[in-house]
Amino acid sequence: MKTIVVKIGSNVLTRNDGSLDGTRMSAIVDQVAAIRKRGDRVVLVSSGAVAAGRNEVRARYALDTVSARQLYSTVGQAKLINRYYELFRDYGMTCGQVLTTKEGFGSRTHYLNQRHCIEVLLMHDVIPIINENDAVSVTELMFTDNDELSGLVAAMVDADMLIILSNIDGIYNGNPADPTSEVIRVVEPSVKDLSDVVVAGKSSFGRGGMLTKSRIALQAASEGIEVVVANGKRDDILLSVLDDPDTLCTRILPGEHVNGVKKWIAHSGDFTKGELYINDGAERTLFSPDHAASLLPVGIEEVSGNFRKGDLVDVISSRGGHLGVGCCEYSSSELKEVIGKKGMRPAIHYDYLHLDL
Ligand SMILES: Nc1ncnc2c1ncn2[C@@H]1O[C@H](COP(=O)(O)OP(=O)(O)O)[C@@H](O)[C@H]1O
Ligand SMILES: N[C@@H](CCC(=O)OP(=O)(O)O)C(=O)O
Repeated sequence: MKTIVVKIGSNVLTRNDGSLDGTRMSAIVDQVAAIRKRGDRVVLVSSGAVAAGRNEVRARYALDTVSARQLYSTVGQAKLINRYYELFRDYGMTCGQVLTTKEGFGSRTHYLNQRHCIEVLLMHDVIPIINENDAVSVTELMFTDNDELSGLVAAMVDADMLIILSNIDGIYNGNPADPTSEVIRVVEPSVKDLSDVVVAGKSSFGRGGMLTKSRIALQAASEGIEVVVANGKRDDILLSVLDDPDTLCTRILPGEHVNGVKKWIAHSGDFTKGELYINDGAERTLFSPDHAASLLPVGIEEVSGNFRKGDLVDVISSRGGHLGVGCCEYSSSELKEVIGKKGMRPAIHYDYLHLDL
C-alpha cells in the first residue's frame, strides 16, 4: 500500500471565468476513488477556495488583499468542500476537511497533533482534503502557497509519492510560452536547483508559481519522496502518471529515504530560535561523506538568540553561510557555558540535524 499526496492547484479546479469546474473536480474524484479501490491511500491538498468564492460574493467596497482573501476563501471553501463531499458520496466514500496554518508545523507538538489527525482519518477510510486556513492566516505567517503545504504534508504522512497537479504539463526547461521550451521529463536526485530554467511567473489564479513548485518538489524528492508535476486538466492524468511511465509530466526521482524527525526539521527553517556558529573543523566533520556526525560543543564558536532545550536553531559556518537546521539539546544559556569544551554531550544529535546539501 502506497501513500500518495495529490496537490490540486486553483487553476485545475476553475474555468477561465473563475467559476468552479465541476466536471474537472468530478474527474479527479473518479480517479482518486479508483486509486483507493486498488488499495493505495490518498491525501488531497486542494487549493481553489479563493477562486471558488470570487464568483459567489460581490465586494461592497475596494478590499485590501487580506480582506479579499478572507471574504472569498471562507465562502469558497464551503462551496469547494461541499462539492467534494457530494462527489465522494456518489462512490460511497467519505472525505474530511482539514484546514491548517503554517504555525501548525512550527512546534513538534502541533506537528504531531496534525499528523495524528490525518492518520486517524486514513485509518477510518476518510479522504483528508487539506487546505490552508486562509481566514486566519496572516500574511507573514502564510505558506508561500499550497505547493509548500503539500511538501510539508507529504513529509508528515511519510508519503511515497507527491503528485502536484497544475494547469501545465510539467516543469519546462525555459519559459513555457517559448516554443523551443520542452517539459523536463526526469530530474535526477543529484539535481539541487532548477531556478535557472524556471521563469518567475504564475497562472491567473495561482499564488506561488513554478518557482515554489520546483523548490518544494526538489526538497521532497531529496527526502525520499517521488514527486511528479503534471497537468490536472488532462483526462485520467493521475492514473496515467501511476500506470504509464511515458506520461507527459516531470518526474523528480527520490533520493534516499529520510527519517520523520529529520523531515520535520528540514521543513522548519522558518521556526528557528537561535544560531550556532561553528568552526571549520566542525563543518568538515558534519559534511564528511564517510560517517554521520553529531555537532559537539567543542566545534561551536558562538551562540546567539534565546532558546530552550529542544528548540530549533540554525547552524552557521565561520564565514556566515547557512549550513543547516537542528534541534538543540541545550538551552542557549547552558550551551554558552560549554562551547569550545571537549567531552560534552552533542549540542545537536545527528538524527535531529538537517544539513543543506
Ligand atoms: N519553467 C516553467 N515550467 C512550467 N511552468 C512555468 C515555468 N515557469 C513559470 N511557469 C508558470 O507557472 C504556472 C503554474 O504555477 P501556479 O500558477 O502557481 O499554478 P497552480 O495554481 O497550479 O499552483 C504555469 O501556468 C506557468 O505559467
Ligand atoms: N488556500 C488558497 C490556495 C492558494 C494557492 O496556493 O493556490 P495555488 O498556487 O493554485 O496552489 C485557496 O484555496 O484559494
